[in-house]
Amino acid sequence: MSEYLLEVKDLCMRFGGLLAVDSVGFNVRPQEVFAIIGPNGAGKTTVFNCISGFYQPSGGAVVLNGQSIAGQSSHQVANHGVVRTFQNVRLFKNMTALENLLVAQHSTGRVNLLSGLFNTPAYRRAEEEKVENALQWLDVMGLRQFANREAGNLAYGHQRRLEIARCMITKPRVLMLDEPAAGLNPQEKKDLQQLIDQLRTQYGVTVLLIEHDMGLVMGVSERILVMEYGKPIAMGLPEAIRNDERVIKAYLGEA
Ligand SMILES: Nc1ncnc2c1ncn2[C@@H]1O[C@H](COP(=O)(O)OP(=O)(O)OP(=O)(O)O)[C@@H](O)[C@H]1O
Repeated sequence: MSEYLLEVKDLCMRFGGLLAVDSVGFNVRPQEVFAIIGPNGAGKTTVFNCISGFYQPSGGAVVLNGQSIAGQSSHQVANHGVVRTFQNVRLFKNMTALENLLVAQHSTGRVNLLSGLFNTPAYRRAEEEKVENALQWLDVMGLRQFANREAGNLAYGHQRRLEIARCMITKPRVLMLDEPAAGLNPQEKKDLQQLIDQLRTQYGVTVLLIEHDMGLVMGVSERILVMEYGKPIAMGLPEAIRNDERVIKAYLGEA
């Protein structure tokens, strides 16, 4: 058995004449925080879309715990425990924070439709557990006081945390965060860094991160992959990436 939870091999994604992802490969260990960085348009989100089943890759393999998941639907991939957030928050804005977390658990129940129709004790217990679970996650995120507020009326930083809670409540193995610090203030970014650490250590989740905020990336990641024009140009520890000439050139452009 491989020491890696997630293996991405030779991944390619073509849009007409554009090779948006060109032979990208990396492996992620259990409970690792692995970041993908690179200039705008480098292909980072496309890699996420290929892993999470939103795109069918043009080539390559995505292997989770020894099992191929490339080409599966986003729903199937999520059922394997690979879940994601989006660059633009996607919540049910007219539902409350609590309701968003209840909806997220719809497929995790073991109680069937009939017991729901007859409102059996087992069904009621399962429903109570979902509410408990949701409230616990609101606590973890510091959002308990907003449980009954419509998600669309929460502050932006709170919406981002609620979106992470919505992923975590499904007990994922891999949590993919696409620019989670975008739009956050400095304090919220610090809190986010702590939260990512906590999710990894306390809940054992493996984190795949796309982020432009270098303070957060350097502070939270164990390893970093750098992409430019669809290709991987460097991979390594934060310290090595920070000093890598190709990376500096990719970000600053040639003089
Ligand atoms: N569905 C699509 N159809 C056509 N081209 C696409 C599609 N999705 C992405 N692209 C193109 O692929 C390239 C990589 O885009 P991608 O969004 O993956 O970059 P990124 O590194 O995530 O950028 P950013 O940091 O700005 O989010 C871009 O040139 C983009 O225009």
